[in-house]
Amino acid sequence: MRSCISPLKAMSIVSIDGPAAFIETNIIGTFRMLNAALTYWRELSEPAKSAFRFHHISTDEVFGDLPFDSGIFTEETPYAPSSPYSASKAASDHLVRAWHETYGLPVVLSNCSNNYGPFHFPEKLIPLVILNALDGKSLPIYGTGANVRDWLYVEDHARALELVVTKGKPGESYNIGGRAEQTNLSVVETICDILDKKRPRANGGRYRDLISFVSDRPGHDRRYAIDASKIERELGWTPSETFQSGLERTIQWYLDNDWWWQPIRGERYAGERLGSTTAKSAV
Ligand SMILES: Cc1cn([C@H]2C[C@H](O)[C@@H](COP(=O)(O)OP(=O)(O)O[C@H]3O[C@H](C)C(=O)[C@H](O)[C@H]3O)O2)c(=O)[nH]c1=O
Repeated sequence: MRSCISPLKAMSIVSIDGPAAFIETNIIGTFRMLNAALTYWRELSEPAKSAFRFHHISTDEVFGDLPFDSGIFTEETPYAPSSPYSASKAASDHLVRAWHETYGLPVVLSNCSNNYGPFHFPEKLIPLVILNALDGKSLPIYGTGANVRDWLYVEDHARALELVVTKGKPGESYNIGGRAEQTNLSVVETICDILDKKRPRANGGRYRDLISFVSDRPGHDRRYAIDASKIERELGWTPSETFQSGLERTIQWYLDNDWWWQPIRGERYAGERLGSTTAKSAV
């Protein structure tokens, strides 16, 4: 049995408001986790030591901005983070590698693309659009909706994480993505079209009528795209959902589970815009 520590991405919001929180959580937090793991690992028996893994789960945002028409992130792509959030994630990746090189801690890293699926907090694009649509509210698209993200169904990600922690090589990192590049506009339109079939609007209109284009997010990276061939080749992982099938499952889950999201939308977060602060007012 392998013992492991797997700190998941601790903060979900790619906000430009309050970067201090990212520094505290992603950099100082990772430093503390690494120190605690090292102390624990040093006291293990030799067999338990070699079975131990510190699995650091990071993001494709550390690689920065891709042009619309070319390029893909591999494990060798140089880091070029654009936002305070992604810079703090990049710093945490570097710390984890340094604890491996300097102290011998057996670490593995993974960098994933945008996740989606059940229980996704409704500040993120896909659940926000599903729930706003069901409420008849506007569906906000930043800029022109041309930005591209590479979507990964959460259960496919979970299977990949298990493989990385059980079969990944210490010191190595693995890119995980669903081979599902979509413009944001296409994501929102596909959600609308699925909802038109599953839950037609009471007024006879189409959900696409609710789309509204709003001001862009500052420093909004144009495109992310993951080359997942290393994890496919070395660990035998492939995504089992296409974007269409994963989205159908996700939408059905939100339709069937209002007990989960109703209290969140009613009491904690009603869908207001986050992270639109200008860079000057952020710190
Ligand atoms: C909430 C919202 C988002 N968007 C755009 C912004 C992005 O281009 C895309 C996805 O945004 P979302 O906020 O869902 O996720 P990201 O900002 O890309 O960040 C997520 O994926 C990465 C990999 C992580 O590393 C983050 O931890 C994770 O939260 O839709 C809109 O156009 N309108 C909206 O109302």
